[in-house]
Amino acid sequence: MTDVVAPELGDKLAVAMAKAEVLTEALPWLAEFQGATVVVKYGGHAMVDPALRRSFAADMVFLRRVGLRPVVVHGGGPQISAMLSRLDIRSEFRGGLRVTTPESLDVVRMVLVGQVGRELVGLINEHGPLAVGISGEDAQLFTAVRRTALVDGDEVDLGLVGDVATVDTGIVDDLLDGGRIPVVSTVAPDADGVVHNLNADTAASALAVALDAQKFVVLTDVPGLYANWPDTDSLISRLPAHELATLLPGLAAGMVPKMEACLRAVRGGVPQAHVIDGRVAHSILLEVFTSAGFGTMVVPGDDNATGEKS
Ligand SMILES: Nc1ncnc2c1ncn2[C@@H]1O[C@H](COP(=O)(O)OP(=O)(O)O)[C@@H](O)[C@H]1O
Ligand SMILES: CC(=O)N[C@@H](CCC(=O)OP(=O)(O)O)C(=O)O
Repeated sequence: MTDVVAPELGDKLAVAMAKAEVLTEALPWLAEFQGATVVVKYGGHAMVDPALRRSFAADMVFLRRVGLRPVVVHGGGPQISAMLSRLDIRSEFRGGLRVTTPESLDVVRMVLVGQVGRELVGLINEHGPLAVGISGEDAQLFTAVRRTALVDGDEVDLGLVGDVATVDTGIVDDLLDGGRIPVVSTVAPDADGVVHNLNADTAASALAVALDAQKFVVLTDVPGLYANWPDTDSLISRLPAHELATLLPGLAAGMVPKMEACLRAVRGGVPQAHVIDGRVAHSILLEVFTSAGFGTMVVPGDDNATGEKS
């Protein structure tokens, strides 16, 4: 084909054709996910670079503009830890969850709702009036129930840490129907109105299930799940739920809430849950719109159901 155009255009033409190929490869996936609700959990470790935060925001706008319904649930663990240490407040993690005192809960809420959530909303809204920030406290989105952690077989009290007890998707549905991009911070009141700190992976998967999402995507700071962490040759690209359930007890702390969340999502009816590398710009677009996919995909069973990438 290069022969029929001016030869000096050869290299430029090859680049242009490669770009066109990427666009056409997206075509079946654009059809597949038209109107699909996609819950995207944006982890605190994936948002440490300002340029990446900007490209993440642009990706959410891209998804919305091409007809998907993205819902962002953000974390902010490192950002909370930084603020706690600035304020000279001690904090520790047990079983991958932050032990949360009333004093640290104030900081968790301030950082998630007032800082991390606000910044993401601002970055998305540079593209138009799209993002609306909400927390689990808004319109009864979540209620929390206090939870403990299992550490070396013992139940450990975590203070004001909750699991999701109920989800009322009304506010998120309204925003999505209005063409907006909800940006959710994961604090929520219990039945007595006492606000609790929810792990963002856990809350995001509960929301994905309640929304009947077609995809649940977790952005973090590794390429996906490694079978033998930290052996980087052991990256898993596709994982049926029953195999994940077998792997879970042997996983190290950081990955536990994430993989439990993926399992909860697919067992709750979400057809695909993904863990992808948020340090790679536009990784979510590569996951959604290319045939090879990206990162680790958890699927309900072993059967190759419609829409799965293998
Ligand atoms: N089997 C595993 N595969 C991949 N990463 C793992 C595994 N086990 C532990 N990890 C750790 O989990 C981390 C991700 O969890 P976390 O730090 O909580 O991220 P986030 O802030 O995105 O929620 C990775 O950076 C890695 O160090
Ligand atoms: C109970 C609990 O541990 N809550 C988390 C909430 C933020 C979070 O989950 O942030 P990442 O997704 O960045 O890890 C915390 O306090 O750090």
